[in-house]
Amino acid sequence: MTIRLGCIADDFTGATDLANNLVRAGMRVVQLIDVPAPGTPGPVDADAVVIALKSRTTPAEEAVEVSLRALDWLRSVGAEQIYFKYCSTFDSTRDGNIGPVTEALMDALGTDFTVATPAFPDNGRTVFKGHLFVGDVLLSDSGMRHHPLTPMTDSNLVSVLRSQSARPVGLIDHTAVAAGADEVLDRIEELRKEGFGAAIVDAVSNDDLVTLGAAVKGLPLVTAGSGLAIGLPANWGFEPSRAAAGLPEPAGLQAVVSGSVSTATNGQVREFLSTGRPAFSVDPLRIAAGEDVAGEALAFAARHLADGPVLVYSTETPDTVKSVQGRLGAAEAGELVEQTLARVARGLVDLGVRQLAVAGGETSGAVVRALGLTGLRIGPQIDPGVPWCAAALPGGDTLHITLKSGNFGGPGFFMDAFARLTASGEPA
Ligand SMILES: Nc1ncnc2c1ncn2[C@@H]1O[C@H](COP(=O)(O)OP(=O)(O)OP(=O)(O)O)[C@@H](O)[C@H]1O
Ligand SMILES: O=C(O)[C@@H](O)C(=O)CO
Repeated sequence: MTIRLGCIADDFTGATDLANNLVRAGMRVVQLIDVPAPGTPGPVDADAVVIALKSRTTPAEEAVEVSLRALDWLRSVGAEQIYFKYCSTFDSTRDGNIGPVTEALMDALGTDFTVATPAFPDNGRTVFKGHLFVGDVLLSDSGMRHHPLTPMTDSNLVSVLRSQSARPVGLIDHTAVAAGADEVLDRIEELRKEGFGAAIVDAVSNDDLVTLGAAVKGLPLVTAGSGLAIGLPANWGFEPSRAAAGLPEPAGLQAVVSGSVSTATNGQVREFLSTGRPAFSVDPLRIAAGEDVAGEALAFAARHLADGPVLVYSTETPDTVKSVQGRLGAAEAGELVEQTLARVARGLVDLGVRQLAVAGGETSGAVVRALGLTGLRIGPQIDPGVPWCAAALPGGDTLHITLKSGNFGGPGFFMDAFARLTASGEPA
């Protein structure tokens, strides 16, 4: 078995998003949680491996270190091309981590040029003249300007990536992309000769991503959101297929854990609450005061789980989150909530939950680690970028789990997700 594509994703929801697009484009994909120990053999039945990291918001040196370890392992199992996956909203801290990780991977691979595009048109992320749009508005006018850990206030990705990189960053604009893969290749050669190390690439449609996919066939490293995954598998002759999306029959109780504070998740939580279904709100200030909020959430869930999905959420509007951060500190509040929700998720599984929806990338990282999951099998798509997955719990049971990126999914996502799992034999 040859591993064609080795992928390094900077968060857990992003990893399933990428794996989902690769599966839909015909590859067999294995998603691993964290970096396997050196010497661990590669999976036998996979064309692509996605390593899920939690490196988006860590200090840049830590993100670089873990990404290089992931690269070493992927190369040790023979990956032919490396894909560094970041967020479709280019989520960055002040120090990176997209630029530093990209440059470290380039150095390790001995390559002098790569591309960068977070475009994911199926989810409304488009890049034009180097500017990122989220739906109809610029990134800096979207809900991302209020993000608790990675607020994005500059839509010009060339300048964002320049501020994080030692190498010059250029642009391959839509005129080149619209002219086809050969024109993009010419532009890459031009930029390379002029001493650029990377280029933001415009893409406003899936066709643009297919063009870009063909053009970057020979690059050792590509960097992107999940959108570019639409265009890469064809380079090895893969064709879109649904064959890889089968999962075991779902069983057990259903629950949702939401630590995302994104605009879309706020709408989804409101929608869930409007159905009158049981929901428990996690208050960071009470956790900070030493109250056993996780214990209360689990006692609440234990009373209601038999009647259908229960929601445990810390999701709040930007103003409320800001005020909590003002009192506890942003990183401290985030960590407290993540650890509490991770404990809740573990307790829910102990109560018999075997179908779990988790909202938020950082939250998903904390939950998946707390549950001791080591790998995910990718199943049917619920909404663009969000598949159901199956994982083996340490005791051997199967857990169906979906990791929803903050801004993905329709308003009824939480209820739709369980319906979709039940009907998973049908086309997505
Ligand atoms: N009520 C709250 N007050 C302060 N911080 C919170 C609150 N609820 C959640 N958080 C923290 O905010 C962060 C949200 O990040 P997370 O990645 O989980 O969601 P997201 O950013 O909406 O999703 P994604 O990264 O997938 O777009 C987490 O660190 C979480 O613990
Ligand atoms: O690309 C995206 O938007 C998502 O996969 C993600 O990374 C959100 O955390």
